[in-house]
Amino acid sequence: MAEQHEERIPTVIADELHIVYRVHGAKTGKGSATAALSRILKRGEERGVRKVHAVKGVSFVAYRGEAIGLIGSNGSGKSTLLRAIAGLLPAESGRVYTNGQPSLLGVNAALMNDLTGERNVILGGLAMGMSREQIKERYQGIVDFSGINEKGDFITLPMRTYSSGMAARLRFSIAAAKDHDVLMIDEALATGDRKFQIRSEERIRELRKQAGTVFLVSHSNKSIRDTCDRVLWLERGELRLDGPTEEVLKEYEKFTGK
Ligand SMILES: Nc1ncnc2c1ncn2[C@@H]1O[C@H](COP(=O)(O)OP(=O)(O)OP(=O)(O)O)[C@@H](O)[C@H]1O
Repeated sequence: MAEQHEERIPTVIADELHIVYRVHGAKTGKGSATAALSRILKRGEERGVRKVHAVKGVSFVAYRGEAIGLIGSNGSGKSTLLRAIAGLLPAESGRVYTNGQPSLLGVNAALMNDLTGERNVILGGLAMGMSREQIKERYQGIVDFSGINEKGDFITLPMRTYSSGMAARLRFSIAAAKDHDVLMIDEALATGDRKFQIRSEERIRELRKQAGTVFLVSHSNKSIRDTCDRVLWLERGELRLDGPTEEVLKEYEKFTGK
């Protein structure tokens, strides 16, 4: 094969991936003790187990340096696909191969509500595999990036006193402080205010330059346009389109009537 450009390095390969959730007790409905008992007695017959086929035969290859948007209607399988790439959900059939450690924003940095923002920055950093030294070096940067302290000394208060937007900003800031092989962001940008969104979009562009791959799930076509050069469009668990952002969004906007 003649090589014209620099070599493209695959980071994530999904090969005919199927993900099925099993919901136990979905048919028996009632929450009474007798209903629970009868469920236990019926166990093994797979009675009352409903299957939700959330991802259906999805295949794609993601490369280093790409920022890939995941779009689609509610319940189309975007979050499920990300969780499967992160290794949090088993495949029913097919496979996901990853080169490097995928980090799903908000899961790897498992933050604790009763601890202060300060403690969470340290724990979140450790959970992502940063050393204490690295965390110390980057601590102020993380706090500044999150903007948590812009309206007072909130970083020394427990996380439960934060608004959902503030908590999401802190999670993003912790996750973004590390260079990732594969960083997956689920709707994170939608929660912050516009100023924070612009900052995070900038950071996503930087992360891409550092040769990682970024996946972004968003219902904001603007965020997708501003950050991604490629888009996967899922609908009812199937991959409808995979291509350059503008091409896919044009079709998606026709579909949604926007
Ligand atoms: N824990 C679960 N157990 C059973 N079914 C689930 C579970 N999580 C999601 N599903 C189902 O899987 C399908 C895909 O859901 P998913 O959350 O991946 O969609 P999504 O595209 O991320 O949606 P949204 O845009 O609303 O966030 C839906 O039908 C949903 O009901």
